[in-house]
Amino acid sequence: MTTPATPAAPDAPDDGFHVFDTTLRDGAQREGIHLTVADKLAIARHLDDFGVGFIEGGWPGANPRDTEFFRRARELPWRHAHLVAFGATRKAGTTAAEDPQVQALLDSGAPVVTLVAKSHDKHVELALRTTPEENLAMIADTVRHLRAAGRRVFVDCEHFFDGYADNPGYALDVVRAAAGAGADVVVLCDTNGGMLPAQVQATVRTVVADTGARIGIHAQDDTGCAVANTLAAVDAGATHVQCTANGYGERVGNANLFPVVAALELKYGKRVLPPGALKEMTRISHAIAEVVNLTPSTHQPYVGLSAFAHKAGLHASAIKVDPDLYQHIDPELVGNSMRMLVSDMAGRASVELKGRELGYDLEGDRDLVGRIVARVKEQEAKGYTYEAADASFELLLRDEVTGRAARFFRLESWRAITDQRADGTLDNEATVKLWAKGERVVATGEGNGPVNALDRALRGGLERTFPELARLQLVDYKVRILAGRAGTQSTTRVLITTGDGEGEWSTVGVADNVIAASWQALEDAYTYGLLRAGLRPTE
Ligand SMILES: CC(=O)SCCNC(=O)CCNC(=O)[C@H](O)C(C)(C)COP(=O)(O)OP(=O)(O)OC[C@H]1O[C@@H](n2cnc3c(N)ncnc32)[C@H](O)[C@@H]1OP(=O)(O)O
Ligand SMILES: CC(=O)C(=O)O
Repeated sequence: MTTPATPAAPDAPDDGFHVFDTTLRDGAQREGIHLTVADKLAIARHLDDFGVGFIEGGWPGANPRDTEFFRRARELPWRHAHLVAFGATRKAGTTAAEDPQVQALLDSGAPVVTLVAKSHDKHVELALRTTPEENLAMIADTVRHLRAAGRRVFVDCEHFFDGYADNPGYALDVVRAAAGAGADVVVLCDTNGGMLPAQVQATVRTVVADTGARIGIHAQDDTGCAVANTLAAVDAGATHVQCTANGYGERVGNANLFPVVAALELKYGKRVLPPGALKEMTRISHAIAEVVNLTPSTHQPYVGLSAFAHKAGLHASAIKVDPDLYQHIDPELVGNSMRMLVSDMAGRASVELKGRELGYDLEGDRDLVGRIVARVKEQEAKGYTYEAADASFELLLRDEVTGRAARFFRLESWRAITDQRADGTLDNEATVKLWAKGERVVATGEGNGPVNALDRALRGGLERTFPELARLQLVDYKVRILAGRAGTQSTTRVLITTGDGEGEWSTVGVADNVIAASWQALEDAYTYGLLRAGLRPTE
C-alpha cells in the first residue's frame, strides 16, 4: 500500500515563485560531505525556519539513510516548506506502476516528487540505451502515475542546455511531454555547469515562449556562473529556482541559495521568503555549515565574515561619511554587520571607525589617531597583523588612549626546555618568573609542547591572583613563517584565538623565535581576557 502524502505546510509562501532547496540531495553530492539522518533533519529544520518553499530531502530507496530521513521527516511540523522526494523516471520497457524505484517515491510520503529525466538525445542513446520515443513515454507515464497518486510533480531535465544546443526539437519535446502529463514545473538543468548567463537567458526565453510550460532552473557552478545563470533564467521567465545552502553540490557546487534569494528579495523586489527571514540568513548559512562540518567561507557574498569588512583607508574615509558609499546593501538586512579592518592599509578614518566599533570615541583627536595609525604601520612592517588580531589592536589602541600599557603582570623571565629521551619521548617543561599585584611569582608547567608548557606555567602562576583565568581556553593556534627564505632563522608570526565561553578574541606575536612569538600572543590573550572579565590593570 502506498503511504499517503503528508499535508502541505500550513504557512507555505506564495506559490507565484518557488525557492526550491536541494542541499539535502545535490548538496550532499559534494565531495567531503557525509550527512547522517540527524544531520539531514537538522538542516531541514534550518531551511524550513528560513522559509524556503521546497526542501528536496534525498532519493528514497537509493540508500537506507534517505529512506529513513523521509520516514522521520513525515512527522516533523513543517512551517513553511513542502518536502520533496527525488528519483528517476521509470526504467525503459516497463511501466511506472511496476517500477520499485517509483514506488519508493510514493512510499516516502513526500507530497512533491522531483523526477530526473533525460532531455539530451545523446544521453538517451548512450546512458539510457533506449529510443527517444521510449524516453518520452517514460517521462509521461511516470508523471501521470505520480499525479494519479496525488503527488505534485516537478521534472528536472538533465543536460537540458547541452541537449537544446545539439537538438532543440527533441529537448522541447521533453518539456512538452513532462508538462502535458501534468508536471507542475519543468526544470531546465545545466547539469555539466558549462553555460554562461547569455546562453541560459536566450534558451529559457525560447522555451517559455515555445512551450508555455512553467519553467524552473537548476544550475551547477562549473563556470562559476551558477548564481548569475539562475538570475538570467529568472530574467527570461523562470519562476522556480533550485539552489543549495552555501552552494554545496556535485563537483564545484550549485547555485548558492543565499545570494540568489538575497538578489530576488533585495534587487528584484520579489517576496520569496516569509517576513523577517532575510535577517536570519547569515545565521542560517553558518548553522548549516556547522552541521555539514565545513568552515563557513569568509568570502561568501552577503553572509561571509568578510562580506562587509573594509580594509582600504580610502574606503573607510568615505564610509565614515556614509556607509552606502562602499556597500551595495545595508548588511543588517541579511543579518551581517560591517567591520573595519585595521592594517598597514589603514588611514585615520579606518582607526576612528574601528575605535567606534570597539567603543572608543577617537573623533577630533588627530594626534592620537595619527599615533595609532603610525604604530600600526610600524608594527605591521615588522610582521604583526592586526586585521586578524582584533584584541591585540584593541590593547594597542587602549595603550595609546590611556597613555600607559594595560597590564596585570610583569615579566621577569621565562624559560622553556624540551628534552628528547633515547626512546623518542619528549618532555616539555617551562618556568615563568613574574610580578603580579606586587608579588613575585615563580611557576613551572609541563605540556605536550613547549608553548603548552609555557601556557600552563603562566596559568598556574597567576590563577591564585586571578581566578578568572580558569575560564579562558585556547581555541586556535596558528604559526606562519614570514621570511621564508631564511629557513629556520625566519621571523615567525603566531596568532592565538582564546575564548571564555561567551566570546573569542585573537592576539598576535612576532619574533625570531616561535616560543617568544607565542609568549607575546599569550600575554596579550590573558591581558585581554582579564579586561573582558571587568578587571582593572594592576601593573
Ligand atoms: C544529475 C544528478 O545529479 S541526478 C542525481 C544523481 N544522484 C545519484 O545518483 C545518487 C543516488 N544514486 C544511487 O544510489 C544509485 O545510482 C541508484 C540507487 C539510483 C541506482 O543504482 P543502480 O541501480 O546500481 O544503477 P547505476 O547507478 O549503476 O545506474 C543508474 C541507472 O539508472 C538509469 N537512469 C539514469 N537516468 C535515468 C532516468 N532519468 N530515468 C530512468 N533511468 C535512468 C541508468 O540508465 C542506469 O540504468 P541501468 O542500471 O539499467 O544501467
Ligand atoms: C538534476 C541535477 O542535479 C542536475 O541535472 O544537475
